[in-house]
Amino acid sequence: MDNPESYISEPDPARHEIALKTDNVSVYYGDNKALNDTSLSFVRYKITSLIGASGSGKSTFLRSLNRMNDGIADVKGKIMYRGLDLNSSQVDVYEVRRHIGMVFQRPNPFAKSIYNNVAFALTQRKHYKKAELDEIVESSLRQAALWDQVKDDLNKSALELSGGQAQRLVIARALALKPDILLMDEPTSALDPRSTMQVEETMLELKKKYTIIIVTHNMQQAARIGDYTAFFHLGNVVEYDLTRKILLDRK
Ligand SMILES: Nc1ncnc2c1ncn2[C@@H]1O[C@H](COP(=O)(O)OP(=O)(O)OP(=O)(O)O)[C@@H](O)[C@H]1O
Repeated sequence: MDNPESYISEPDPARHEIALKTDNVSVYYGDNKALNDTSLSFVRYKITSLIGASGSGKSTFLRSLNRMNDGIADVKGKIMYRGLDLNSSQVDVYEVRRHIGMVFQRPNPFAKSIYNNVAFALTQRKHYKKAELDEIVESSLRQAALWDQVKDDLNKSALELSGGQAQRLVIARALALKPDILLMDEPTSALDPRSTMQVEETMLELKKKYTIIIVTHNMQQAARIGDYTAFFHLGNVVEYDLTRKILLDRK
């Protein structure tokens, strides 16, 4: 896997706070090197889109950022977050995933009530008073733009929600852990256009408080919502800069 000529713009740390930075991250599935020495800086409170052809390594890279490749692939290099290398074996993986949440392609609500979907991960590690949980469930659902639609049905099964609602529930579930960064792997590709727009609007609201990194196949989506875009090709990042420079050819 040769590293073709690449154009990687390094965001200026004097002007932008860097939320997460990878340093020569390579990923191997057995002998197959799926990602080659990827170094990218993600700017805080921005949406960065990862685009490129199928098999170019976008999801492999995204999953490495919060250790979702543990036990599946061998990840080399550093993933720097608040001065800590998240790729180190000493790091508590649960804590990594609490700070860096993940939303997948297919909405995957648990077969539980809407309320318990959001509260579940919280209650696994710590005891919360009912009032505290109620508050977190409400604020998470509000941020995911779902509260008004479900506030009278919190005990209803989450499996009865529409695709777009279920995806926003999964976003609320991730937000309940009070993450800093949200990773999204094609979060709208299983949704109809209307639900896609709702999730995109939610993402644009969320970036006021969270840093978002999204894998998308949809160039229009990257152009609509991505502040920055990284273009993957055969396991290499070949372009990375402001979206308007990469996709819209504007200065
Ligand atoms: N679990 C796995 N085991 C072995 N190889 C894998 C695994 N997941 C991905 N790969 C390989 O790694 C390479 C990159 O795949 P990856 O899914 O990261 O690409 P992608 O750009 O996200 O593609 P897509 O857009 O189709 O999801 C491919 O060659 C793929 O076959």
